[in-house]
Amino acid sequence: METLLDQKLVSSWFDVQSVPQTYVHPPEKRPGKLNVPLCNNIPVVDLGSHDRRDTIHRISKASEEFGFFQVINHGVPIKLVDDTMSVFKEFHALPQKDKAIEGSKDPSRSCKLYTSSENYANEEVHYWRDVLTHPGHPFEHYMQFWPEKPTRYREVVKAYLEEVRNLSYVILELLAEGLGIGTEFFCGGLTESPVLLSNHYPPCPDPSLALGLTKHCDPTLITILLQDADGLQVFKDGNWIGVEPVPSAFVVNIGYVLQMISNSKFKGAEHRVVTNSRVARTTIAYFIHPSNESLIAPAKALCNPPLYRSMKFKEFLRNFKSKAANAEAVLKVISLSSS
Ligand SMILES: O=C(O)CCC(=O)C(=O)O
Ligand SMILES: [Fe+2]
Repeated sequence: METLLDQKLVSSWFDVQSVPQTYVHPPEKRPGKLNVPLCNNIPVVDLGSHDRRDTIHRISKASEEFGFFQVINHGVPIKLVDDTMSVFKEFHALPQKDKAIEGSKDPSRSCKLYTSSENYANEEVHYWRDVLTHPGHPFEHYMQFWPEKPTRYREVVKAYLEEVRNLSYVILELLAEGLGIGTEFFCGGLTESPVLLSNHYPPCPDPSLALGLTKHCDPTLITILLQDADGLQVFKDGNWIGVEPVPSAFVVNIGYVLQMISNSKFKGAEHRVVTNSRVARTTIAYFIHPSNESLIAPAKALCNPPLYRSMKFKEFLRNFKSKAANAEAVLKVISLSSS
């Protein structure tokens, strides 16, 4: 008989003496040595600065060199940021049965709770994380399926999603200006279907063997992430570097979709998540996704020559999922040179 979700959740059984075999990654994929330096090279950009040209320069340079940057003075009220993190921590700390009920209200399963990856049944090794996900827009359609425990979930998460959506337009406008493609570029279907994902990584008895999430690049334009502890690492010039938690900052990373639109001027950065044995880690990711029917292609002004095929977002996503996030395989499908 299939094990029930509430028993599979890592948060149901993480307090074990050793990592179960099904969570031990092969040596070449394990984190191994854990003293990866926390990197303060990843730029922290002050969005409150009045020097817009300088802000655009910093964000563009970070997107070219790292595919990652952090933003402070971003305009999302700090109390709301803290409340939202508390709400998700409370959610992940609910009794397992409650979580399973709260995370399964949507018959179409676009709002859902799962563990490891969406491919749990077929993956070779599991990941040390539980995930709650649901669309971030439009509220009228999806809010009825969001959790009602903790009781303030809907109120707080709705306010958070509204603020982060506004922030996403501020950041995308700066990125568009940096690319020279006009500030309205990202206003339509390209940003129509954002998704929220709250990852929860309980403490792990041996973080050198397990992974919260394997090396991947996001299937997004950009991802805006709130993290409460370290664990996120970026692959840069053949080495892993840790993204330092900066209080109340958002971590922003470039995904494949913006890599395609920018014709490789901006790079989708590969990253992974390691666990730790001391504390649980909770993150809230806001994935900026185009609508399914949106055409994604290099912006005309940047095509000299185009490096990527044009395709509907749903076609891209299907390919991304079927390649299990393997970067080489994904790039082969989206690149023009290999078609
Ligand atoms: O939890 C994190 O730090 C990052 C999560 C992530 O990379 C993802 O959900 O794609
Ligand atoms: Fe990611």
